[in-house]
Amino acid sequence: MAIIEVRDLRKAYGGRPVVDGVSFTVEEGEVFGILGPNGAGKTTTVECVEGLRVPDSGVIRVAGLDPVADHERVTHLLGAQLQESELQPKLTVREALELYSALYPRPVDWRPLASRLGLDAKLTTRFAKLSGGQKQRLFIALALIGGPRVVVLDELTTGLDPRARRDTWQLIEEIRDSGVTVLLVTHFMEEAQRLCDRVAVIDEGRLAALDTPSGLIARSSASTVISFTPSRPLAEPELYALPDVMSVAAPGGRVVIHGSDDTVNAVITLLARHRVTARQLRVTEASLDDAFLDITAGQDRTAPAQDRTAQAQDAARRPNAPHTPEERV
Ligand SMILES: Nc1ncnc2c1ncn2[C@@H]1O[C@H](COP(=O)(O)OP(=O)(O)OP(=O)(O)O)[C@@H](O)[C@H]1O
Repeated sequence: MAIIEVRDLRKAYGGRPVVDGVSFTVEEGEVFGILGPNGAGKTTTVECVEGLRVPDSGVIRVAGLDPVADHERVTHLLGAQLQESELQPKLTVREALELYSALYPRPVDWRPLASRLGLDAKLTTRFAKLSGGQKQRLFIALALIGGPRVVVLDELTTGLDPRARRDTWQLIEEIRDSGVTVLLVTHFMEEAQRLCDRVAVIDEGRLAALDTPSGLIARSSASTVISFTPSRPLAEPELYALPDVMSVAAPGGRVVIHGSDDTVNAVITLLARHRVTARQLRVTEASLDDAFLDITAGQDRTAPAQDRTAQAQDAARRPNAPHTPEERV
């Protein structure tokens, strides 16, 4: 059953569309990822789902409710990750947990939640003194405290070291295993590949692709990576002439070809024809990174300065949870 429905969502700033007809559904219990280059419209999309921004047009339903018209009820079933600026630096972990529990009609007991998130020893520590990973764990706890059916996590692991990031991934898996639906905005392909059941790629405000991570890889034009060290150099044009070849590189004499399964057979035939031996021949599936670059063509759409000002105004409008929708801009 779909718990989130987004149909033909549109939102423009100053006449410039930043979300331009995006549609997707999120099934209850799945981890649904939203990927896209900088400025693609990911945060705008999820903040419309949260009811923090008012769409110009389109339909959004969260468990059948309109996030703007039914804002309070949506707030109770959707847990949103706070931004760092939204928590008082002097609040202790315990105070934050108690404060946010008081905001919900049926909060979960924060003690086992804090314990599950490894915050037991930090209850008397002020927010400002927590490490990046501890702050993220507190944000997860606060997002879960209302007992939500859906939790929205926007770039949760940005800035964390690899260990803290992996610990956070494990927590997200536990949240999913407890039956909560996760809407995850991320820039990390490894994160999306490991955690997400399905991924929507948003590019320039439009849905560029929607599939499972392995489906996206299989659909990408360079789904297979073939690498080997030839016993003597091969002519690059000959390699490029093989079927489905997307790229050829030879760093340090090791040939790396992005292509398809058909390319593998053709490479082997070519090597045999030239009586070239391939040392350490490896054939691997391309990564989600490769598929993402293929889908989005690797453009950077970092916003112009005037947009950032408007973005800051929007952020200033973002109140502490439970939230109220923004005014139409
Ligand atoms: N309140 C606002 N007023 C004007 N422009 C805005 C506002 N909020 C966002 N934008 C612009 O809309 C575009 C999409 O922004 P959004 O934050 O949704 O992108 P994103 O995909 O989440 O980007 P990133 O990955 O960099 O966080 C950007 O160009 C951004 O500058």
